[in-house]
Amino acid sequence: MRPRGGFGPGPVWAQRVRQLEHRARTQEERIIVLETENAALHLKLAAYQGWAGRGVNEILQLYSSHGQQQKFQRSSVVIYLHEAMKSLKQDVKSLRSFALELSKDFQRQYKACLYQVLTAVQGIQLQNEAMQMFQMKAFDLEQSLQEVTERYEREKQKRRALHNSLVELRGNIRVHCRIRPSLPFDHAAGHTISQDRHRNSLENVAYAIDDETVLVKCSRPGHAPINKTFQFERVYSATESQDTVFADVAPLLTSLLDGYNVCIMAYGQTGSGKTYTMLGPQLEENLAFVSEDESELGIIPRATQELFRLISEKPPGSYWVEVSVVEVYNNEVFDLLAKDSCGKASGIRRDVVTTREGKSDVPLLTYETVANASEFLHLVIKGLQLRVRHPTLVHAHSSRSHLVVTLTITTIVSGDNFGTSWEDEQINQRLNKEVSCTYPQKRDSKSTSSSRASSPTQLEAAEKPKQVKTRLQLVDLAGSECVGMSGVTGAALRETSCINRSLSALADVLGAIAEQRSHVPYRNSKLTHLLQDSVGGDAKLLVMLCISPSQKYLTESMQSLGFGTRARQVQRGQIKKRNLPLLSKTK
Ligand SMILES: Nc1ncnc2c1ncn2[C@@H]1O[C@H](COP(=O)(O)OP(=O)(O)OP(=O)(O)O)[C@@H](O)[C@H]1O
Repeated sequence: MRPRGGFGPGPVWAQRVRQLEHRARTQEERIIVLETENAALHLKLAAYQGWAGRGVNEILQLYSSHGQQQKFQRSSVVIYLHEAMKSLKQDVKSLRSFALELSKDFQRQYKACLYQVLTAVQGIQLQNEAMQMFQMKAFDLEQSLQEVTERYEREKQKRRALHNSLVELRGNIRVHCRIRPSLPFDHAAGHTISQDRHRNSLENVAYAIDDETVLVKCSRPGHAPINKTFQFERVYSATESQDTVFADVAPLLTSLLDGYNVCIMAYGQTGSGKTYTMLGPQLEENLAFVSEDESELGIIPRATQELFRLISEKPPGSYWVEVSVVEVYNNEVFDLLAKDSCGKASGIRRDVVTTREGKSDVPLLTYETVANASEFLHLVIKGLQLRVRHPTLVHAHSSRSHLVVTLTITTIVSGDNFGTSWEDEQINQRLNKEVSCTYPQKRDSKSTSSSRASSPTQLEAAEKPKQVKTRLQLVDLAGSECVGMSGVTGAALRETSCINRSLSALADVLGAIAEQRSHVPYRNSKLTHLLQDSVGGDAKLLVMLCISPSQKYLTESMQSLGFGTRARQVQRGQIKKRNLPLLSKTK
């Protein structure tokens, strides 16, 4: 194209045209590119539209199926709910009627209970009132029971004191009876009895029914039933301790220092507890009786302790104590404190003689002076180690001899204080003749009765101090027994028959005294000869009967109880007292 006007086509125009043509081509190329891109975008759009259409379809489909599903579910839940509602309504209805019933029932029961509670409350009130009345009555009764018990105890004490005085006036022998507990060795069957008899034999047949009565009750096939009571001054049950037993013995020790001779003698069958009662439990190893446990100690160690305690309350040097230990074995008397030529304790045989005054004496018997209870115990243990023991069928440490421990208490009495009765004169004469008159601090600790007899007499002048002797004899007799029960043979059989003979001699002596016969057969056995002065009336005599409770020992127990009963009946006349000054520390 050419420009309008007077100007021909010049190079500028051509340039310009070329530029415009170039721009037009560039624009065209650009349009083509854009058109291509547009076409591609159209294609993409179409593809997206296709996808979107399909998506919408799917959504529509899903939507419609979801709608259908919801419709379906809604209709089944509704039915289910409807059904549930119906049953719930039913349940509620029945619950309501049940609750109604319950509440009616509750009300009925409540009323009944209320009624019962009211009646019970009334009853309790009545009972409370009655109880208060009973309590008042019980209190009154308790008080009067206490008063009665106290009166009973006072009366019993009075009765006992009167009885003791009567016993003393008549010179009766006091008899206490101790029933020991059942012990393991009671259960060991002897070879002579069947199992059945063994079982029966373990039953207890002896009981303490009160503190003065023993009951023996037993019925055995083939034997007449036994139901017998025995009365003694004191009866100890199996549970009563060594303390209790000694408490009743202790007053005799005061009597001893008041001038009476005293003899305490344990009697009973083998294994019935004589040694336990007199000495205490024995130790297996050395057969000594000393127990670690003081509460287990028997009468002998306790009596010595008490005696030295009483002496300690007197002026120093006014009393001294000598001890002798003797055993009677196979009807022979052995001095258990004697020493042989080598100075070894060996148990030397001694004789028993009757003095011109009619008293029994053991010449050459060893007396040791003791200053306290432990020196005494030391000597007694030494003596006991020589004492004869053997196992029997009843128990392992049966004492086969009678043991007599004698404590002689010498009191220094000034001439003024000394008694002037004929009795006392007799005693003085005897004492002056027999007794060594050296004072305790000058005395040898050991002497014999013969050496005492030959000692220089310092009491010739009437005004010089004199000596009065009292004697405490403590006797642990060997066990009375049936030969069959002890199961012994040979030499042991001789021992047993010697024991039985000496014990029956003792019973004969008691029988003769009880019957006041002119002749009392003291000399029939060494035991009775030795104990003549104690048994025959010169001493306060306490027999401690020891009893095993079981049926196995029935015969022996009945025999011992019979012995005790006879001993109680013996009347020897009033026991003589040596006149002693009333010594006290304040004097
Ligand atoms: N009261 C008691 N309490 C506990 N044990 C006891 C009692 N009495 C006795 N015993 C025991 O019974 C056994 C036999 O007692 P003990 O040796 O005293 O009898 P015994 O009568 O002296 O016999 P024996 O005459 O054969 O020497 C011992 O082991 C002893 O410890």
